[in-house]
Amino acid sequence: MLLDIMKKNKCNEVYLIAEIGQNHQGCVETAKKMILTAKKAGCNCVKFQKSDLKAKFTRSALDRRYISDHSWGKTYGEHKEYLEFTKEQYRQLQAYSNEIEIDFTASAMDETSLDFLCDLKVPFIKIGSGDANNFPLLTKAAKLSIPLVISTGMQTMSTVDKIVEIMRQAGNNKYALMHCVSAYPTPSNDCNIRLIATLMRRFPNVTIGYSGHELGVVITQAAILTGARIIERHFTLDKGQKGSDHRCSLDPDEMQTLARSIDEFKSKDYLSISTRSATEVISILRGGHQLEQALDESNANEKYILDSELPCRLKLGKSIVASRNLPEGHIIQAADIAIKVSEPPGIFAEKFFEIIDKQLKQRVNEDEPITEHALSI
Ligand SMILES: CC(=O)N[C@H](C=O)[C@@H](O)[C@H](O)[C@H](O)COP(=O)(O)O
Ligand SMILES: C=C(OP(=O)(O)O)C(=O)O
Repeated sequence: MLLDIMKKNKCNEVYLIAEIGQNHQGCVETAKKMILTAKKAGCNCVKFQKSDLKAKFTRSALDRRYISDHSWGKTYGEHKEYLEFTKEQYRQLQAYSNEIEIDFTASAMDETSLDFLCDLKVPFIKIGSGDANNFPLLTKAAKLSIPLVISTGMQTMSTVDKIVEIMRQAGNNKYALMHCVSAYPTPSNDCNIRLIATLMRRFPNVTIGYSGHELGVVITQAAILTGARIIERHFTLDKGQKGSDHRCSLDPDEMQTLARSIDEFKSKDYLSISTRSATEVISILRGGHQLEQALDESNANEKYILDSELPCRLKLGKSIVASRNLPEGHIIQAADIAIKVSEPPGIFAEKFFEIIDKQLKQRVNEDEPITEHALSI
């Protein structure tokens, strides 16, 4: 189904992804229970998040203290280690998903994890918003034969244009772009659902989807009626649990409501039309202030980083770091730099190719951020 949607062979189908993410609390048995519950709720796919912590984070980012009601460790690294499943555990979860016949995949949070997911032969690989500006990762992923679902949260339209250019240069049309706002939860007035129609017009040959972090299902239903044909929502067994994502997740009843609404839209032939106006969508979904805020047209033609996305961009946005010790005066080459979550951040990842051939006016040690200050003018 997913490939048919990506190739636009089917416009009246919606592929529903339950983003288990890290809502499994680091427990494989809980993860299996969530997989079965997502299947029963009517989801097409369950998705996890695969990280190789040293490939994704600098030492400084792993060592930063993580004081939060949602932390499983004194440092961010301890927290992430607690939540990270092993490759063997991934193989167990994939086998279980295959056994109960629901698609299984994950986000590749770094190049090491991309290679691992490739080896697992998952039906598609997710590129999360945090890596939408990670052009080396996208360039590598674009050359794979595995379809990609690429989220665009906490990014600008120029970065989205660059993603599409990378995929075009790779001759890859087996991908989808997901409208997304990286705020947990996303306020209704920041959802900007009409941007889905803008993306559809800007990239007519690309399947557009929606990865939502708002509360409830009605805004996601509006995204579907506006044209989104791949939907991702975080999934939880209990919203009250410890963990950053539970509050903006859908519980089993909500996920079932969303899945059933997709069936209802299909039965009423609502999906044979590729997109609908905000007025039509509000009428079909019987209005409401939350919906009207989410469908407001005022910011529908441009995509920029929202204030509500800044906490996530600071915590999980990727920037440029030295991949080895670089002396003062060094002329930067691609092999000298890497893209990671760094604390403090360096130059944001989307500038990766722009700083090549620039000269360092100060030494930068391996795994340290490369800042504007370190570059000669
Ligand atoms: C941008 C991105 O990757 N966001 C992910 C997907 O939406 C989230 O699941 C984060 O991994 C999660 O919110 C991190 O929470 P903490 O910092 O408590 O581990
Ligand atoms: C961050 C992720 O997704 P999104 O950007 O769609 O929230 C992810 O899939 O890991």
